[in-house]
Amino acid sequence: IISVREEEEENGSGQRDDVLYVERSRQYRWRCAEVTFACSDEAVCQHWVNNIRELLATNTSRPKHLLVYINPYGGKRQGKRIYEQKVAPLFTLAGISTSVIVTEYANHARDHLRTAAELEKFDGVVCVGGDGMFSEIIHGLIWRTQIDCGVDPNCPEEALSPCSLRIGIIPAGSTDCICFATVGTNDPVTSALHIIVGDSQALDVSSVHHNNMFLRYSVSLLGYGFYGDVLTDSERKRWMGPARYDFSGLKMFLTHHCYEGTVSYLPAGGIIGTPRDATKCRSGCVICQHNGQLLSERTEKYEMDEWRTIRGKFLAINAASMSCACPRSPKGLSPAAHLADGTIDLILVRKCSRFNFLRHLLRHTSKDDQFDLTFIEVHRVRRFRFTPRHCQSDSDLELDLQENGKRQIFSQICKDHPACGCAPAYSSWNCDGEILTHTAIDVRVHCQLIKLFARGIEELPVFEDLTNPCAI
Ligand SMILES: CCCCCCCCCCCCC/C=C/[C@@H](O)[C@H](COP(=O)(O)O)NC(=O)CCCCCCCCCCCCCCC
Ligand SMILES: Nc1ncnc2c1ncn2[C@@H]1O[C@H](COP(=O)(O)OP(=O)(O)O)[C@@H](O)[C@H]1O
Ligand SMILES: [Ca+2]
Repeated sequence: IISVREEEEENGSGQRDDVLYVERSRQYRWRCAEVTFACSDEAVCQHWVNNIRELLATNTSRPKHLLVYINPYGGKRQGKRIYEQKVAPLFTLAGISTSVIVTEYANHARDHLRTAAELEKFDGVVCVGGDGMFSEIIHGLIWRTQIDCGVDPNCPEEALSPCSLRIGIIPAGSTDCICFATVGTNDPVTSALHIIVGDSQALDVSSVHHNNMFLRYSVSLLGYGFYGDVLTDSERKRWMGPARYDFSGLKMFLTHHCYEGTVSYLPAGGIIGTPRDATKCRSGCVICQHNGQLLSERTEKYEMDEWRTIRGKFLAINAASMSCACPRSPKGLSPAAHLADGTIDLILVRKCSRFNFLRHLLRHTSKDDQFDLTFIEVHRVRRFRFTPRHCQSDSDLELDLQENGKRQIFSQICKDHPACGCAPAYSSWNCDGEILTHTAIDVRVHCQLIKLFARGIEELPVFEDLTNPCAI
C-alpha cells in the first residue's frame, strides 16, 4: 500500500476509501494502482482508514524524509522533468517530504554530501541520473561515513564502516546499469515505488588505490582496454547522448587495441558460487547472505589464500562487482555475479582476432556463454592488482628489455609521437563510467558497504500471467 485517502460519497450516503497500492506489471515494472472501498457507515470507513494509516506510519523501513539530487545533464537531459512529473507526485501521495538539489556542476552532489548539516534527519538519499551521478553520491556518502566514524578513507587496508543511509536510484542517465541490475528495469516509477515501500538491498563496493593512494570506489564495472577506450572516446561525444557508446563501441571494436600487463589476484576461497553458475543473484539471494555472513565472521581465513599472477596481452580486463546487466545486455558482463557476496568477477579477454572478439561481444546479447571461449578467463576474486607492462618494476623491465629490447625503445618513441599510428602502450580504466587517472591499480572489495532502496531482481513466475493474481 502506498497510501489511503477518504472521500465523501457524492449523494451523502456514507464514505469511500481510495487505497493506492503497488501492482506488478510486465518485465519487473511496478505501477501505482487504485482500489475503492465504500461503506454506508462512515465510522467503519474511518476505522479502516485510521488502521491503514497507523500501520504505514509505524513501518520503520519506509522513508519519511529524503534528500534528492538531480543531475540535469545526464542521459538525454531529462532528469529534472522525470523527477517532477513521475516521481515527486508519488512521494507526495506517500507522505514523503523531500529536500531537492538540482546540481549545478560535476561533483556538486559529492561535495554537498560530504559537508551537509543534519544528514541524520534524512532516511535516505535519492539519485536522479546515471551511473556517473550514482558514483558521485556514494563517494560523498562513504567518505562522510568514514569521517563520522573515525576511519581513514584513504588507507587501503582499513575496514570501512558501512553507510546507514539508503540510496534510491531514479534512472535518468545513459547506461543506468546499477539500477537495471538491482531492480530489473530502468523505469523511474518502479524505482520510486521501491523507495516508497522501503525496500533494502545491500551492495558490495570496491575501493581502487594506486601506490597506497586512494583513487575511487566502484560498484559495477572496472574495465581496462576495450571499455576504458570506449569511455575515453565517448566522453568527447557527449552531445550524442546515450548513442555515443554505440558509436565509440564500434570504433574501438574496429581499432582492436590490445594491452600488455600483469594481473595478480586473490581468489575468493571458502565461499559458495562461481562465475560460471547457472543460478543468478535474485531477491533474497542465499549466496549473498551466506558469503556475507562468512566474511563478517572469518576475516583472517582468506588472508591465507594465495595470490596468483597472470602476464599477457589483453583486449580487455573487466572487473564486475555485479552482473552489469543493462538494456544493451540484459544478462550483463558477468551474469552470475552477486550484488552483495563480497567478491568481484575478474574477466580477462586475451589477445584474439576481431572475429573472435565479436563472437565474445555478441554472446552478451544471447543465451550463449560468453566465457566459453579459449581466449577468455574468469575468476571470482576478493582483491586484484594490475600493472601495465611499461610501468613494471625495474627487474621486470630488465627482463623485458632482454626479451625484446628494440620493441621497448620503439614503443617509447610511439608514445612520444602518437601520430606514428602505432598501437598505444596504455589504455585507461573505466570505473563506473569515470576515467581513472592511473593505470596501475590495487582493488579490494568491501562486502555490503552500502544499501539501496531496491530488493534485487525478483524471480519471474514460470509464466508471466498477468490475468492470474496468484501467479504474480
Ligand atoms: C555487438 C553487440 C555487443 C554488445 C555488447 C554489450 C556489452 C555491454 C555490457 C555493458 C556493461 C556496462 C557496464 C556499465 C558501465 C557504466 O558504469 C558506464 C557509465 O554509465 P553512465 O553513462 O550511465 O554513467 N557505461 C559505460 O561505460 C558504457 C559501456 C557501453 C559499452 C557499449 C559497447 C558497445 C559495443 C558495440 C560493439 C560493436 C561491434 C559491432 C561490430 C559489427
Ligand atoms: N550539473 C552538472 N553539470 C555537469 N555535469 C554534472 C552535473 N551534475 C553531475 N554531473 C556529472 O555528469 C556526469 C554524467 O552523469 P550521469 O548522470 O551519470 O549521466 P550519463 O549516464 O549520461 O553519463 C557525471 O560524471 C556527473 O559527475
Ligand atoms: Ca559482488
